[in-house]
Amino acid sequence: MVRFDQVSKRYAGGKEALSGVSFELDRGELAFLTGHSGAGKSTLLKLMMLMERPSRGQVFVDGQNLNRLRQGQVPYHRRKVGVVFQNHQLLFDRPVYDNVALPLQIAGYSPLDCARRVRAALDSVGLLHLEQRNPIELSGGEQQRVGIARAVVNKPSLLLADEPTGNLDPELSAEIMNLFVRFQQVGVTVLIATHDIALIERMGKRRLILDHGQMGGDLHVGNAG
Ligand SMILES: Nc1ncnc2c1ncn2[C@@H]1O[C@H](COP(=O)(O)OP(=O)(O)OP(=O)(O)O)[C@@H](O)[C@H]1O
Repeated sequence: MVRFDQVSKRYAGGKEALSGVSFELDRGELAFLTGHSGAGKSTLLKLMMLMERPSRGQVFVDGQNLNRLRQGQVPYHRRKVGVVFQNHQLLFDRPVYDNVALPLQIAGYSPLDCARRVRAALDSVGLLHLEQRNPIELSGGEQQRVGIARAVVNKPSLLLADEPTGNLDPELSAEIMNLFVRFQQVGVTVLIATHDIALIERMGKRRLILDHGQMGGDLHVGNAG
């Protein structure tokens, strides 16, 4: 589903954020991405969603070499990739429903299709009953679940998360991680960047480790897929 082939990324005027990174993620696999601050985790995720381009090497998502995508194809690629951020990036001046519907409205779905998909996404994160509430009235964990509903509303085949539990206590963090596992169980490929080593160890999933821009290890923890 995802393949990095000798990928390097140097930002303009900066040092190399990624150096010769190669790895693969199978379809329907869930893996964690860890590493010290500045190791290159966010950069690696940004390359997959085409927020950045590699300086060298190739990134494949769903068989597509992203270097070969024309600018006009970028929106179609982005629909295949759901993204969850630590700070939710929700719009606080409109209800939960509208926040989740936003990607569909941009993609031009009819209001009826939109309603069906938004409710399915909210149901999948257990928030159907809060659709008319404003995100500002919700707890941190609920806000993060709204962010996840928005990320999956387009039914992406790849779900990326950058520190999705950064502000949450251990119990809520575990709940959020279990949601990601549920998406994996229905065939979504999931990659989660996190500092939360204790949580990763409890989850027993594959762990990709970045160290100063290099993929320093690839551990399969426990026996869960
Ligand atoms: N837009 C940019 N321009 C220049 N340098 C950048 C840019 N984005 C990231 N960097 C640099 O690239 C390196 C990797 O950054 P990145 O954000 O990918 O690391 P990270 O592992 O996600 O860190 P953190 O855990 O702190 O979020 C760092 O040295 C960072 O300063």
